[in-house]
Amino acid sequence: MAYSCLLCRSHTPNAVTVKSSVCHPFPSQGATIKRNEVTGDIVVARIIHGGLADRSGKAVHVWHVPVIPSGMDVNPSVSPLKAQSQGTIVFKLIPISDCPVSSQTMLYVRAMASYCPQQDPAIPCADAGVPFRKGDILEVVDQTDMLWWQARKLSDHSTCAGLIPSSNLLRRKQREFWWSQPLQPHTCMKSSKDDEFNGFNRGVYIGSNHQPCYVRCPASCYSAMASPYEEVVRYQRHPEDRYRLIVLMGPSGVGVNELRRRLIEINPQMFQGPVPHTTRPPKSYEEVGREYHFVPRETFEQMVYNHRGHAAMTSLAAPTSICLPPQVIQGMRTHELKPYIIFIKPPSISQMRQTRRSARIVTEYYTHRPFKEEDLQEMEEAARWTESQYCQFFDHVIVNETLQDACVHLLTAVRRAQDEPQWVPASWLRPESQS
Ligand SMILES: Nc1ncnc2c1ncn2[C@@H]1O[C@H](COP(=O)(O)OP(=O)(O)OP(=O)(O)O)[C@@H](O)[C@H]1O
Repeated sequence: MAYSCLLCRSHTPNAVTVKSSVCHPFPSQGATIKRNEVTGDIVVARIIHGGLADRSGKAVHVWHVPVIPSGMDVNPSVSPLKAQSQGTIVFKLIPISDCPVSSQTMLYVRAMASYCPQQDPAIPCADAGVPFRKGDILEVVDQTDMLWWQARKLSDHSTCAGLIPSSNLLRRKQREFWWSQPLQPHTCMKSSKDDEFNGFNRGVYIGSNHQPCYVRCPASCYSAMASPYEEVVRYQRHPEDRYRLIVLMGPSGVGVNELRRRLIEINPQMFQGPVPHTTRPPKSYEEVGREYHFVPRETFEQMVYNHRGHAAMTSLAAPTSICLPPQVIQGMRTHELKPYIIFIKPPSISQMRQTRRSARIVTEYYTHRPFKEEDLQEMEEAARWTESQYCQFFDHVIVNETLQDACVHLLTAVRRAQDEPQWVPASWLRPESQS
């Protein structure tokens, strides 16, 4: 039998047969199908990049979609596949010699939101979807469809792409999801003193003096909706740039100062740490300009958003490590600063009970007292919250279980930041495109 192409109507006697069931639109064979709303005919909607069809047929134009109810062969030209068809579908995949040259430009993006195709009833084929989490780097290989792009996760090393919602579609989904959420109290970063930066210098503080805020919280959830994908490019520190700014952040008490101190101690030539700025009030034993520069919140925000933060941090010539509250991270991610952000994460509570036995926490009231159970719980909760809100901005995560291991990991991460290429926002290398 000769087969005709649905799109170009050319005929060929040679074809590869691929079988699939009607209710599963062939993601493994590398295509999805769709129904024509008027005629009810089912046609191939797209060829998945890197899938079987793409690799063996190279052929958007050569798919043939006859339906074979219960093993019977049917002439496709007289029996188009209908939405109510049942049984087995046979695809005729016809190799073509003239492979169309793709005019698509490759786009790399960092996901600013998570997506699960299995939980999305609107996706054309959940099995062909690519699940991703905040922070994943995606290679977008096809944006021709307004709603569904094709992409692959770089970490998967798989050749086959899959479906992801386009930027506009994902933004729309997020907005719909946001509006459908009930106003419920949840633990958020809103303190009763209306000072989100109080109580931590770069980590979060969730304490009993915090009022509940609501799931529909413009500061956190809604900001993520602005652009669900951030375009990224590979960046390698220029040899003329002597230093790369390393930002350490983590919940209060996790060991950021300790690690920073040790890093500088190990190699004072390479690492310098400016006295960081904080918006919290000084503790009883702290001296202005020794542990921190204590500045009002407005000044702090002004410094960061007007890039005066840059001036303040670089005044010590080697802005190797600074400590910041998580909310400031977004404002810091600029072409001028190009920060490499390392999140210092506490280990499990049981591991902290072991490792922090002789450690001393510094609080507002006691200079050095042993860690209490609630300190550990607060730290774990704060870390979980920070990760859920900001993990897309972390270049690296270090679990601080033992100080020795954490130090080794930190050294390795810092060297990597200095010497190896990383994915950074494209706007950092195209500053003129910044708004
Ligand atoms: N892995 C670890 N094992 C044992 N003790 C640790 C570890 N990491 C940190 N510590 C100890 O925990 C205490 C708190 O650490 P550190 O002062 O560095 O916290 P921090 O994150 O800077 O918080 P803050 O800014 O509130 O002081 C210190 O006594 C430190 O020596």
